[in-house]
Amino acid sequence: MGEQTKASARVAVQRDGADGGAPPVIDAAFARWLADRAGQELLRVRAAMGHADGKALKVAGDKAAHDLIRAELARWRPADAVLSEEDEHARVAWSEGDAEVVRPDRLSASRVWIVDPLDGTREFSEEGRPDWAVHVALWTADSTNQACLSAGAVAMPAQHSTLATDHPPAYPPLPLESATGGAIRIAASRTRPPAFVTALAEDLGAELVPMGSAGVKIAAVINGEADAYVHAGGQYEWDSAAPVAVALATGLHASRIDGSPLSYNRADPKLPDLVVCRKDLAPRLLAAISRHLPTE
Ligand SMILES: Nc1ncnc2c1ncn2[C@@H]1O[C@H](COP(=O)(O)O)[C@@H](OP(=O)(O)O)[C@H]1O
Ligand SMILES: [Mg+2]
Repeated sequence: MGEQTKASARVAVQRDGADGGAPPVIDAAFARWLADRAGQELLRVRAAMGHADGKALKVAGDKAAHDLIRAELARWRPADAVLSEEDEHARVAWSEGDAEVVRPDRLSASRVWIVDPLDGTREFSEEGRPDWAVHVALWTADSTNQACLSAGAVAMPAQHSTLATDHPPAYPPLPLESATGGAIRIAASRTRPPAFVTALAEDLGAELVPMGSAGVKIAAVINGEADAYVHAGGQYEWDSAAPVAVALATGLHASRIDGSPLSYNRADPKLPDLVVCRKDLAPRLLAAISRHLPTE
C-alpha cells in the first residue's frame, strides 16, 4: 500500500463509527444513533443468552449496553461528562467535604450525557416482554427548557421503535372521552406503583395500565396509548431524563408530582417522582394527586 493510500485508510478508520458509518453531528440525532446501537446490542445479548438465567441476562445486558455507550461517548463526545446508571458512583450524592467520594466532573461541566443503558431491566430478562428501553439524554447548562434537557432518545428495540428529539413525534388526536373529563388511562409501574395510585385512579375514574420501564410508559403517553404516567416512591435522573426530553419536545406536561419543575444533573441524582401527561390534563391530574399524597 502506498503512503497516500495508507493515510487515507487511516482517516477512513478515524471517521467511521464501529458499525461502519460516522454518527450524526447534531446532538439529538447522535442520541438516537447511540440509543439504537445499544438497543441492537441488547437484542443480540438477549438472543445469544436466552432467558434460562434471568439474573445473568440482566447483568450482561446492563454491562453490554453501558460499555457500548461509554465507549462511543468517549470516542465521539470526549469533552462531555457522563452520568450513567451503571457507573460505580452513580447513586452517590456528592456534597462538599465528602472525603471518600470524588467530586464528579459533571457538576462543573456544561454538557452532561444522562444515560440509562437498560431501563426496565426486569422486563428485559422476561421472555417475550417488549417493555424495556435504552435512554440517552443530553443535559446542557444553557438549554432553553427548564429541565435543561437539550436532546434525548428512547430506543425500544423489542417494539422496533425509537423516539427522539430530532424528530419529536406528533401527538395523536385526543380521545373525546378523556378530553371532556371522562375515563383516562394512567400508566404506572407493574412492580412498584406509587402507594396512592389505586385510590388516585378510583378518584379520577381512570384505568390503570401497568407496564415496565419509565421510558416505555412515557412513550405510551407520547403515542397516545396512555393519557398520563404517574410515579412516586423512588427513581433516579437516568430513569426519566431521556423520555422527559422527548415529552417536553412533543409539548407534553412533565413535572414532579407536586407540580414543581423537574431538574437534572444535581449533586444527588435521586428524582423519586414525576408525572407526564397531556397539558390539558395536568391541572386535573395534579389536583387529584395532591388529594392523595400523605400529609406530614
Ligand atoms: N421505588 C423505586 N426506587 C428506585 N428505582 C425505582 C423505583 N421504582 C422504579 N424504579 C426504577 O425506575 C425504572 C422503571 O421502573 P418500572 O419499570 O417499575 O416502572 C426502573 O429502572 P431500571 O430498570 O433501569 O432499574 C426501576 O428500577
Ligand atoms: Mg432505569
